[in-house]
Amino acid sequence: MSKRIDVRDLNIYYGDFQAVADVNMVVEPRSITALIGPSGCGKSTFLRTLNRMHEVIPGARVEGDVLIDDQNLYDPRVDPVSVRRIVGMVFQRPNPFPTMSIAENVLAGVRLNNRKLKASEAEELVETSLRGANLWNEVKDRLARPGSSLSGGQQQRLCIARAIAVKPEVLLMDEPCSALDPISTLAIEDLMIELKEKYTIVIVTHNMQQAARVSNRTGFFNLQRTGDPGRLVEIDDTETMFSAPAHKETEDYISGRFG
Ligand SMILES: Nc1ncnc2c1ncn2[C@@H]1O[C@H](COP(=O)(O)OP(=O)(O)OP(=O)(O)O)[C@@H](O)[C@H]1O
Repeated sequence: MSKRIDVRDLNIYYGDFQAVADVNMVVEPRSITALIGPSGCGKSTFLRTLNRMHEVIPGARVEGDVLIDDQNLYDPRVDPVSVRRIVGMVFQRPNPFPTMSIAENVLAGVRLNNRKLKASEAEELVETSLRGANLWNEVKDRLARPGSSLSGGQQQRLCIARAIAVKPEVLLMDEPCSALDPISTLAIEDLMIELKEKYTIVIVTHNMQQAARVSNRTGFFNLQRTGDPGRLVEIDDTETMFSAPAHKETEDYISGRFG
């Protein structure tokens, strides 16, 4: 199920403003890659190009290629909606549909893709997705309650269940724990480590301990000065990045000297 991502010479724009320049990166299947760097260096912008969410903003565009197992997402024949089915996304703030039941929240992405489900299929998918998101035991007796009745950490796991119900190959997570308390954060981190057995995961995080705890590889983005595009300074095994980065600016950032 898991796929390799190969980013080639990617340049990303908002109208005339170039937000990110010249990114080349390979993300291996069944691994977690963390993207770190100071605010405004383009981590979230870059992440959104991996499922063609960037271009939903008027004037936003991308040059370069993103290959997922050799299929270029930016080939004009590729339908962006089908890309978003293969490459799921979880956002910073848990965003379940508040009035929709827990079960219907899990099915929301599948229904958006116009898949008709028999009642028994739907029930099974709700259970496997909630189990996959480590939430089943906490909600199995209240599946008809609204999504908003859950705690923040549970809501985020519900959003992960909704993302995996669509059976994606890749999961993108944009600061998935930044709105959560430390206990919920650890629950999501444990979940990420389980999910990487099946999916290719890319996360943006401001939390360097989190990057060190969960990721196999870490990419450091930086920008020289405001108004310049962000660039990928280096990407390497997380252990190497945190113990012996190749670039001084990476070391300065990791050791808390700026950002
Ligand atoms: N919708 C938008 N329209 C125009 N410019 C944007 C838009 N979204 C982001 N930008 C700009 O693109 C650059 C990169 O922003 P982005 O949010 O990707 O950075 P980031 O590294 O994720 O920051 P943070 O860590 O603060 O979330 C910034 O200069 C930002 O102002």
